[in-house]
Amino acid sequence: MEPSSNPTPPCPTPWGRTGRSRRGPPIPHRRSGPLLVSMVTGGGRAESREAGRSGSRRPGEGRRAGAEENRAGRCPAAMPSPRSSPSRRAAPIPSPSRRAAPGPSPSCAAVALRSLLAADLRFSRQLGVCAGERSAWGSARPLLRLLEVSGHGVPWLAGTLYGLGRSESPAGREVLLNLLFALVLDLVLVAVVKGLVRRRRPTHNKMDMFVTISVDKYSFPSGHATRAAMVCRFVLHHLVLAIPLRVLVVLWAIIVGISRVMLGRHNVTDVAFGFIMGYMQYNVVKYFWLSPLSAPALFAVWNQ
Ligand SMILES: CC(C)=CCC/C(C)=C/CC/C(C)=C/COP(=O)(O)O
Repeated sequence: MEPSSNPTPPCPTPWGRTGRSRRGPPIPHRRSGPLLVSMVTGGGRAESREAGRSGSRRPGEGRRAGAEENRAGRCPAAMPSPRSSPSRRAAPIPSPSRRAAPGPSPSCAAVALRSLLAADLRFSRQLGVCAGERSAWGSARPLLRLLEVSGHGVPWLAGTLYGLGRSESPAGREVLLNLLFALVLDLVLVAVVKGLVRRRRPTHNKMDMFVTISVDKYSFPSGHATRAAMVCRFVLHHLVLAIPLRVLVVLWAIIVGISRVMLGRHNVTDVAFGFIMGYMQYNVVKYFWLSPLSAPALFAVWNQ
């Protein structure tokens, strides 16, 4: 059977370079991570296209976006890349039995996810009205940056530790100790997911955030959204507050989430997933609730 009868789908596909090269046999696409991760990070591809269309790239972004596009899935015939370098193309064609299998054709789920990500990028860019001082609502940026600090890990950790040091009631200490556990758990889980997914922050984001750690160059999920949702649930469960204050706590969490997109820090899906993740993290905290019964040693230390 001749190679021309190979049923490889025409490129590009959602997985990238699975199509035919100009000269050689179909080049199989080797994905470097799980399908979900690969598809979610595909956002970078749509993002770079988006940036190109809007014509508002900053210096150096063109190269970055181009490299992303190249990596993510342009047709090898249309865009030279290390895989389609002359030396690779000139390699002897192996016997039919050793020829690579054709790449997978795009599933409905992949196509739907890609469309969702493209819409997400477009919508998030439109909502990023405070992404810079000269943006449409640039004058509101300092206010939103204040909100950013209100949902940041450092003030929450510092405040909880301070409260623990000052608290004189065993019940108060128990709640604060669990809040500390919740905040640390949140930092760890968000760092793990960010490190796995590695979705870049929107290209219109200005990286001028208050204290970051290395994984904070990635945007999925929003750490502010996870923290806001988790702390909101925590506070509503463990503090006795009047209704207006309870409403205020919920509003704060929602506004912190929305402000992430307005500041250009995140896409909408980063924040939406962050809210869901933070909401569920509270279930973990509840499940592993630390008490003098479940963690006597810990409480012995704090009750001294
Ligand atoms: C003790 C210790 C390791 C503290 C780290 C606190 C810290 C730097 C947290 C990072 C908070 C942050 C910048 C999260 C990113 O939020 P996004 O909403 O931009 O994802």
